[in-house]
Amino acid sequence: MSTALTELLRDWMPHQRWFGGKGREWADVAEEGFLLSKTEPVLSVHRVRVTYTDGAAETYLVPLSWRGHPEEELSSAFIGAVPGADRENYAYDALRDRDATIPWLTHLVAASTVGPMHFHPAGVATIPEGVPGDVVSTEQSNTSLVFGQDAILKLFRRLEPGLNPDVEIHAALRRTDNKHIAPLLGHIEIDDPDRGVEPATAAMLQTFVPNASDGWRLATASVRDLYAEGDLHADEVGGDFAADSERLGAATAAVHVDLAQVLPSEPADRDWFSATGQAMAARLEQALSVVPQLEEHLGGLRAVYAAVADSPETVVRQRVHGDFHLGQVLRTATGWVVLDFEGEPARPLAERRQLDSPMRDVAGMLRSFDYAARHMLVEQPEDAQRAYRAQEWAVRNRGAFCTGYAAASGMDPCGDSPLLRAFEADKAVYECVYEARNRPNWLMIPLQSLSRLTAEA
Ligand SMILES: Nc1ncnc2c1ncn2[C@@H]1O[C@H](COP(=O)(O)OP(=O)(O)O)[C@@H](O)[C@H]1O
Ligand SMILES: O=P(O)(O)O[C@H]1O[C@H](CO)[C@@H](O[C@H]2O[C@H](CO)[C@@H](O)[C@H](O)[C@H]2O)[C@H](O)[C@H]1O
Repeated sequence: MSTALTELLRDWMPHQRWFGGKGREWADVAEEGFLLSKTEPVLSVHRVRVTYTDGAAETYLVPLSWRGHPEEELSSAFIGAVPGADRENYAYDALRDRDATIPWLTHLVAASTVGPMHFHPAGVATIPEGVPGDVVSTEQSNTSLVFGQDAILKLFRRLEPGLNPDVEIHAALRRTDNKHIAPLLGHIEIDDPDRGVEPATAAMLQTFVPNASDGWRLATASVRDLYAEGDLHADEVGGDFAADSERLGAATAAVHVDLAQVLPSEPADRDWFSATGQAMAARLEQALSVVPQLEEHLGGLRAVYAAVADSPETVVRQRVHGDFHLGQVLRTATGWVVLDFEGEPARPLAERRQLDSPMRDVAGMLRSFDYAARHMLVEQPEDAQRAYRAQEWAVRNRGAFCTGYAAASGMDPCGDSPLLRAFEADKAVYECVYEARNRPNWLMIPLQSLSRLTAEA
């Protein structure tokens, strides 16, 4: 293990968007690496284990490219220099070094095993070879590379033993003719150094959806149009989003229906309702230590969660998306495509693979409408007129989404349901933690929603 390298990673990783341990103090860091390509630029892949002062530990996947000389045009990807036997070695973020991105698909085409890494092509379509990949600018919890207009490779940054739900669900949906997903082209696994533990999923390759816009971009453009027209209502301005929201509701229902068919599903019993409310209450307690502002909502939130136990509806438990929001859907000329079935990145993998209510996804998208409507108020928190308009936009698109969902599934998800309200509140608590760690000036969005969600209870 190179101490110089771990010191570099200690400085660099906390500033990366994909790093989930922001705000936590590091007690220790250890790394283990192997070579994926030996020709310049050398490509190495590292499993970096970060232990925090509270005793918890996380393992991250960090690919590095190495150059014998500093490369001016790669300066934004430069991580640092590590002394070698007879010269300095210059380390770069390998996913931002185009020449170093080629081996990923070469190994997938060859179905190689390199050290602990296993490459599994899905065998259903041609994987492009010999082309470099460009990193997707809307980088979130993971890092994705687009290869031409054909394929997109997502590197899962936080490694956990077991098949990632993104791969599992995309593979299962291939058995349907669902039109709302991008087909799986392959995946990559990495063995765990501990014997007897399942390999972790390191990456997923899927078909790239060209000429598409993500839902967040489209929805926020619509909100901007509304703000620009002080006197007109959401249904009167040019960029009304309601028809898209309705189609998105229908696409969401179609995905849920197919998931229930190809993966396990069962009716939820009363114990599930109680356990779900209790799990939400437990998550709230944990969130308090990160977001002390949640204190003022404690009473209201506990009441919302307690009401889940007596929620009257019938619920089917099945596999769901788990982290559904406008940034996870792409609109093409023909309809919506749903991405990223990984679940909430902060939850343990076993939890993300559990059967759940599809209402969790509905709540996620409703929260996202709220975000889209209000994100510009972050800059103008006192603008009462815009706040009113934001609420109007959110209500309109929420209604349209539920209309589309009901038409496609036969079940209106948005009646007055204690379960739905609790899912929305639980998501807002998750968002508070996410924002406190990643975008503190956005924290006001979920906090203000909590005032509304608990007041309505
Ligand atoms: N199959 C695809 N086709 C086109 N763009 C995609 C595809 N998959 C992902 N993207 C783009 O990459 C972004 C990040 O992908 P996502 O799977 O949501 O990763 P993360 O887990 O980091 O959130 C998406 O918001 C979208 O813009
Ligand atoms: O990286 P992921 O796509 O897995 O999602 C994480 O990041 C999202 C932010 O980019 C975060 O979503 C939150 O912000 C969105 C607007 O940027 C908003 O539409 C969502 O409703 C809100 O939850 C997501 O929670 C987080 O897991």
